[in-house]
Amino acid sequence: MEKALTIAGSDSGGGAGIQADLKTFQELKVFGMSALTAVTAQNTLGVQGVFPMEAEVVAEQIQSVGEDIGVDALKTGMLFNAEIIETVAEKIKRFAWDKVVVDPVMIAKGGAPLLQQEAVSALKNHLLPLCFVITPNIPEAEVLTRMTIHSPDDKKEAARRIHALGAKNIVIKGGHDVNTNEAVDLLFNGADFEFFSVPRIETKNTHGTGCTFSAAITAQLAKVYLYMTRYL
Ligand SMILES: Nc1ncnc2c1ncn2[C@@H]1O[C@H](COP(=O)(O)OP(=O)(O)OP(=O)(O)O)[C@@H](O)[C@H]1O
Ligand SMILES: Cc1ncc(COP(=O)(O)O)c(N)n1
Repeated sequence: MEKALTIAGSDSGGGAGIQADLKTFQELKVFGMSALTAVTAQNTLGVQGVFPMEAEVVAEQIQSVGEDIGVDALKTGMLFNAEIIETVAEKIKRFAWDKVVVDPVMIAKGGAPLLQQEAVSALKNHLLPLCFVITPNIPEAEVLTRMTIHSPDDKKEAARRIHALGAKNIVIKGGHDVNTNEAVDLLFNGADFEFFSVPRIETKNTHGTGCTFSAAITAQLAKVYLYMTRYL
């Protein structure tokens, strides 16, 4: 069975974070493992508390899993601060993992910060160059590129800028684009653009959609051979 690791925060409500990732791994039939970066107290009303782990605690979890069980693909979610980001980047390099999915979680849907503002440059400098796929939502893509995104052309320009930061494949997710009756994601692999659209589901229950999405990509990446991923 292929093995997938999530390096992310715990959501006590079970809709996002580590919990969403492990459920998704299970659904897609890969063996799920986790390295916890933070414990959050959350429910359907919002985030009541954020308790980050020491970077050393994150490092040890990754080390234990990496040196014994093995990792076919991994994703990162909530990383909270620059020290944790740098620790995660070091471990990815140390184990030479290449099927790396970065979900650049910044702010919870309810508005609570899940990444310190000063950690954005650490994310750009240390993690983006190591990732095979990055999956920002529109506000996250705006922060990473320092531009505003209103149109499909803006999404393309943002994807080009994120590619220039070192990410190999970029998916800008359309969940936040509430002015359209479709949810439109854009994939850019450095050469070609592809839009994926589905009719927008009218619901407020979208907590954890991005976590689930990036976990699904990670699970599927865990199952493919590297020579295939090179040409994706
Ligand atoms: N209402 C919706 N109907 C259909 N698809 C949706 C809807 N909302 C989001 N999606 C899809 O779900 C995936 C996740 O996108 P989204 O933009 O919601 O991520 P996100 O904001 O990072 O999520 P979160 O922060 O809640 O984890 C994308 O493929 C997006 O197109
Ligand atoms: C631990 C953790 N990770 C990620 C999210 C983002 O999900 P959302 O934007 O739906 O709140 C979250 N709320 N909590």
